[in-house]
Amino acid sequence: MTERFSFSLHATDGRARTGTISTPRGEIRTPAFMPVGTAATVKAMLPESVRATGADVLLGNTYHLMLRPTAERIARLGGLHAFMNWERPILTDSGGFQVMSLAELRKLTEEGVTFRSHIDGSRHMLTPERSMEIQQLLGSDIVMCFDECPALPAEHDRIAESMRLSMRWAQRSRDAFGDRPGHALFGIQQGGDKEDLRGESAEALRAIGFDGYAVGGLAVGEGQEVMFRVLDYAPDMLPEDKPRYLMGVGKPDDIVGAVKRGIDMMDCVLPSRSGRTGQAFTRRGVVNIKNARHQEDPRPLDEHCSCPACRSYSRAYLHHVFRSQEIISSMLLTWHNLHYFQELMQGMRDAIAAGRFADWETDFHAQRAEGDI
Ligand SMILES: CNc1nc2c(CC[C@H]3O[C@@H](OC)[C@@H]4OC(C)(C)O[C@@H]43)c3nc(N)[nH]c(=O)c3cc2[nH]1
Repeated sequence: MTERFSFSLHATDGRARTGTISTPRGEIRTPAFMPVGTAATVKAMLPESVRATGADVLLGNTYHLMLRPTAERIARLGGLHAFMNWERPILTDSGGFQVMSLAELRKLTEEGVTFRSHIDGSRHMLTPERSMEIQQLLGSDIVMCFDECPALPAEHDRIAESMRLSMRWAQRSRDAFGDRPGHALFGIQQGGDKEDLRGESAEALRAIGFDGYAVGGLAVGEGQEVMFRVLDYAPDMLPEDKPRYLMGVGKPDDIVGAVKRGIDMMDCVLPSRSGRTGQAFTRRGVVNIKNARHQEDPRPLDEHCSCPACRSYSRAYLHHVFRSQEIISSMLLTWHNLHYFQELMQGMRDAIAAGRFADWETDFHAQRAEGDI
């Protein structure tokens, strides 16, 4: 078991790469999909079930956990790994994005963000320093810089102003993080869909120096075409020997397009959240299980899938328990979706290692029917 944090690339195929991130708590196979465990749980899943889907790392969050149960309480109870019974790597987001999307009465200054909790209205402040302190109290293995993520579309000057604030906050995050062997600090590139600003942000982050680099500021409503246009140049602006993490992405075809453009890590609430709304992702596309046509269908969601839902339950049963709002509905559909997302990543890791990513991508798109299946 390594005491350090390191990244090694095993193979590339075009811009796609496959490698391993080594951490004291275990290895992360890249390209990696990271299930989201916002409030110290991947909703409707036991940690051992999350592991069984193939996940090497999961996400926690500064914003949610600082409000409830507070980072200090989690630290008193031994840290987030012990608290949630997940002993493998945890990456925590820095909270800035959630403050801007969830909190009320936010006030943004050079110092940081003051806001009222969306839970009980209590007043809080997040700064780069406080975000680093919270993530250290949680004990996360991969810490994200405190940043500001502007919504798109936005004017060049607005994006420039926001990005430059985030770069000053990146320096403060780096200074506050200090030297913590075995723990990583990732910088977050901003700059929206402006190539010059993305370049300025990448240079600022390189000068500070990080263990990994996120492409932030995307998946904020710009749409896949704009996102891919940015990914056609943005990842290559970041150090080639460090992991590249695209935040908040995405649907299966977003993920494939991002890996094709050099992304190593992704996170998204989609597989877990949509599992709770009755959407199942399969090789052939999306199954909306609440649709009446499934009510007597004896087949599994996907006859080629080896997850518990597909091994032992029919679409008819999944339709019934979803319609009846039974808890097992969320359990089975979440498990299936996370399993499918991890199979997608394993398929791409194997394809890149074998130098056949292009063929794998062609087959991926060929299998997908348009619309519901
Ligand atoms: C969905 N699109 C999207 N999400 C983004 C995030 C947040 C990613 C985190 O928010 C949740 O997804 C909404 C996930 O659950 C937790 C655990 C909260 O962590 C994940 C971002 N975070 C930071 N710090 N900076 C960014 O520029 C940024 C951009 C994003 N675009």
